[in-house]
Amino acid sequence: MADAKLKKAKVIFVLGGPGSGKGTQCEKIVAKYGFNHLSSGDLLRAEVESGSPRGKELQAIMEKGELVSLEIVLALIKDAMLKLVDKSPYFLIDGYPRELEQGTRFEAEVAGCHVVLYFEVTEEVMKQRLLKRGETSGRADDNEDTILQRLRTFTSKTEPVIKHYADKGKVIKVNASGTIDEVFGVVQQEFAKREIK
Ligand SMILES: Nc1nc2c(ncn2[C@@H]2O[C@H](COP(=O)(O)OP(=O)(O)OP(=O)(O)O)[C@@H](O)[C@H]2O)c(=O)[nH]1
Ligand SMILES: Nc1ccn([C@@H]2O[C@H](COP(=O)(O)OP(=O)(O)O)[C@@H](O)[C@H]2O)c(=O)n1
Ligand SMILES: [Mg+2]
Repeated sequence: MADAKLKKAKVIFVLGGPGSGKGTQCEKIVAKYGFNHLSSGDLLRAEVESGSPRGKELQAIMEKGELVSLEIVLALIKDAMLKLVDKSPYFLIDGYPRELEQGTRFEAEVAGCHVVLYFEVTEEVMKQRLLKRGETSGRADDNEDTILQRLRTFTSKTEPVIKHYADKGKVIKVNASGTIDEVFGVVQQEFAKREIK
């Protein structure tokens, strides 16, 4: 059930393929605007780190580049949102929804979607960025095989989500192939147009 405390939440879903720069841009947005930032991937990795039996299951799915069950991610995000809602009404929900049902369930049980911030970049660029990140990230999924599977999962499951929200006029599409500061410049212009501040 939707929680009354989350009624005032303004939710920005941050989407883009693996390595498109969601996490990087979210950090810049947080620094300038003070919004709350929740990365569904980070929440899942924290659960894996905890070493719980559930964490072990999650790890296996993430190493295959597949999607973990909707119930788990949704519960993690909702709990985290309840703890933050007094800080700022704006929430950057990074890496979620990854499939249509994640979006509809979130909107029914947590809060409505204000806009979707979509970082668009070619697969080749995403792959190169992730291989580079993999040299130091320690992320089990930053290897060539898993990257290819993550790209496939993005195309088959997440692109339809972007189309769904685009049809509702809710998508801010940003070309994410430039430098970090160029991309952030565009984000700021787009936020200004929509009075997101
Ligand atoms: N050139 C360039 N590199 C970027 C940009 N944004 C991110 N990167 C690099 O690309 C890599 C991936 O960026 P992340 O922010 O981790 O991407 P993400 O979309 O959160 O990726 P996942 O967590 O795998 O979903 C990092 O090594 C960044 O340094 C950008 O705008 N331009
Ligand atoms: N909403 C989500 C977010 C992440 N995940 C899992 O967590 C992994 C890492 O997510 P992430 O957002 O950090 O990274 P990318 O897959 O976007 O590169 C994904 O490949 C999925 O296995 C998921 O199943 N559902
Ligand atoms: Mg990320």
